[in-house]
Amino acid sequence: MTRNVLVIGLGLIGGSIALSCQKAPNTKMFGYDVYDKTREQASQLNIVHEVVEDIEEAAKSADIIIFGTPVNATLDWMEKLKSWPLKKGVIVTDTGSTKGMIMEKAADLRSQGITFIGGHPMAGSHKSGVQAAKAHLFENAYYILTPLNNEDGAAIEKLEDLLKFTLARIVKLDAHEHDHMTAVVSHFPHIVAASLVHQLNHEQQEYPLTSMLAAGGFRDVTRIASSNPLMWKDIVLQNREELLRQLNAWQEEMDRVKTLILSNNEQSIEHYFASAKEVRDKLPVNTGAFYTTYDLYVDIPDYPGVISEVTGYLAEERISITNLRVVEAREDVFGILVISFQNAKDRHKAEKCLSKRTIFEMYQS
Ligand SMILES: NC(=O)c1ccc[n+]([C@@H]2O[C@H](COP(=O)([O-])OP(=O)(O)OC[C@H]3O[C@@H](n4cnc5c(N)ncnc54)[C@H](O)[C@@H]3O)[C@@H](O)[C@H]2O)c1
Ligand SMILES: O=C(O)C(=O)C[C@]1(C(=O)O)C=C[C@@H](O)C=C1
Repeated sequence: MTRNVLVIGLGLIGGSIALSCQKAPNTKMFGYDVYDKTREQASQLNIVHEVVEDIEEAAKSADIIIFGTPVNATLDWMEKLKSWPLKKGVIVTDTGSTKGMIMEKAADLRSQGITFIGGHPMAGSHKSGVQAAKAHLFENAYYILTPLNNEDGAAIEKLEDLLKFTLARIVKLDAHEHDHMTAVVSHFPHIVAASLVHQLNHEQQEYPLTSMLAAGGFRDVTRIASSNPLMWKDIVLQNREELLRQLNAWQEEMDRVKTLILSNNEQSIEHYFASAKEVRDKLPVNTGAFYTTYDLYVDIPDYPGVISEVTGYLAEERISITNLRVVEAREDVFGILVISFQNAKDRHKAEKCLSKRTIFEMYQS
């Protein structure tokens, strides 16, 4: 029997889930987006097997419904679902970055006989929209599920049986714990990144050259400030309490830093950076925890053709790369070439290959 899956919201996340789940056997992926243009593009890019115009009609025959919408739009759709004639046993899930308010609404749906299991893939990008969707976006990333208490185990298994095609690692969490932890490692950092960019912008009024000096450090730390503002507006509104707590903790931390600087104490200042470095260096990078790429940093000199030389060596040894970028690019000097691989094995092979054939320094993040 065919499993019908309807994805509502065909942007970066909904589109990526739809692409990866197209690989599931006996599964027909349907997709809907509120924008005509996105539906058209989704159709051209074969994001789903069939793009639908009438969402309520498509929902009628769906076995699984997945929301890939911004979190406030998801709440609106969840309210509408209550009055739709859905298939018995349908499983509804979402992909939203917040879970508390969505799971409160899920309890409401449960009282109407609708099973809603919260979901949140912990991988993404500052890019948005259907054109940024990729089938392998979630490979090795954690994919959090937040079922309600006493959720039917068979329903969770049915959902996992589909989501396994994302190649993510599924873990279950309580919705409030989820919102606390993601505030720390995802939501609050987005606020810090945006605020640093605002700070630069204010400085620019008086020192217009400042932005030209923004090299690798500033770019690395503020990349996520280029994320979708509408999506982050919704996240902030839904995770307000946790964010206010993080903001207070940050203000206390900044007070500690201020005291440290005022102290002029060399040892304490060095210790501040050293202890942060120790914690940062021990983060479980590339074991699936919040990271999905395997990056190799190659310190390349500036001569014509150097990038094709490096990629040529990798191609000769049939090592495939998933992404390529140069960071710390300055006007007259080349920076660090960052090559991304699909897995640790490929990165290791690449490092071996390049250390044999070049004298370029290499390191992993
Ligand atoms: N971007 C990330 O890194 C990331 C990672 C994990 C989870 N998420 C979550 O995934 C969800 C989608 O984010 P995204 O990055 O794919 O955003 P996106 O902007 O790329 O995609 C959202 C899509 O939803 C559509 N949409 C908006 N309102 C709609 C509505 N009312 N009905 C139907 N479609 C609607 C938009 O047209 C767009 O195509 C959000 O809830 C976000 O919190 C994002
Ligand atoms: O990589 C990025 O650009 C992201 O911001 C992805 C990111 C994050 O790591 O904070 C953003 C929101 C999510 O809900 C999950 C992942």
